[in-house]
Amino acid sequence: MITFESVTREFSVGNYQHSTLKELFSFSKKRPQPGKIYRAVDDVSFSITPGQAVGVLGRNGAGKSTLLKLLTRIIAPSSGKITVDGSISCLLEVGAGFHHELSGYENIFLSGSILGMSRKEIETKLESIIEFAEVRDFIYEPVKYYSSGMYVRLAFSIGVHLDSEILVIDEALAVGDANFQAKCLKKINEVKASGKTIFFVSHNVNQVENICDACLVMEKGQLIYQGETTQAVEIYNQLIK
Ligand SMILES: Nc1ncnc2c1ncn2[C@@H]1O[C@H](COP(=O)(O)OP(=O)(O)OP(=O)(O)O)[C@@H](O)[C@H]1O
Repeated sequence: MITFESVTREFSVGNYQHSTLKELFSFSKKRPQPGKIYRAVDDVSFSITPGQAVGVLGRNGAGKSTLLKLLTRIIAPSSGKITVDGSISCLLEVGAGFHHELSGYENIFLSGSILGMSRKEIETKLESIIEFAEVRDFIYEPVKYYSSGMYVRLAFSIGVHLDSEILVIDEALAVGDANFQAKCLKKINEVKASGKTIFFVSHNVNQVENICDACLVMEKGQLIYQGETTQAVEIYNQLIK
C-alpha cells in the first residue's frame, strides 16, 4: 500500500546566492534575498493498492517527477505524510548511477549493488540483463563509448531485473528506439503480471494506456484526477490543447 496524505513539497526559487562574506553582511541589494516559495507538489493525497499499474500524467512542470522523487524518498516532503509498504526500485534518471570509465559489465555490478542486489543475485541475473539490453558485443567496453540508446537499454535492463515490490519509471522509454520501446512495454507488462506495483510517468499516452489500469493527473502541483486511465487521458488531452 502506498499512501500520500496532504503531501506538499516546496522549493525556494530565485534567491540570490551571496558569493562573499562582505555581501552576506552588507545592506546592499546584493544581500541574499529570501527566495520565493514555489509549491511543486501541493497538498496531494491518494492511496494505491498493491499490484496496480499507475500512470502519472500532466503537462511540463506539473509536478510528476517531484511526486516520484517523494515516493522514492530522494527528497522529503515539506509537510504531509507518505507511507510506502514495500521495497522500491526506480528508473528515474536512467543510468544516472553509471560510472563512465567502467565497462558495461562493471556497471551492472556497481549499479545493481547500489540498487540493492547482492553480488550473487547479480551473477544469477547477469546473462539475462545483458541479453535484454542487447549490448553483448560491447559489454567489456567503457560505457562512455555507448550510444544513448545502449546506455538506456542497459540501465533499464538492470532496473527491471530488480526484485523490488514497487517499480517506478519516469520517462525512461523516451530514449530507446521503437523496437526497444516495444520490448520494454512487454517487459513492464510481465512485471505487472507478476503482481508488482508500477508507477509510470510518460507524455506518451499510448504507452500509459498500454500499461496502466489507473492514473493520477497532475496540474500545477495539484492532483486534479485519480481514477480510470481512459478518463485520465481525456483530461490530460484537454489540458494540453
Ligand atoms: N530542486 C528544485 N528546485 C526548484 N524548483 C524545482 C526543483 N525541482 C523541481 N522544481 C520545480 O517544480 C516544478 C515541477 O517540476 P517537475 O520536474 O516535478 O515537473 P514534471 O511534471 O515532472 O515536468 P516534466 O514533464 O517537464 O518533466 C517545476 O516548476 C520545477 O521547476
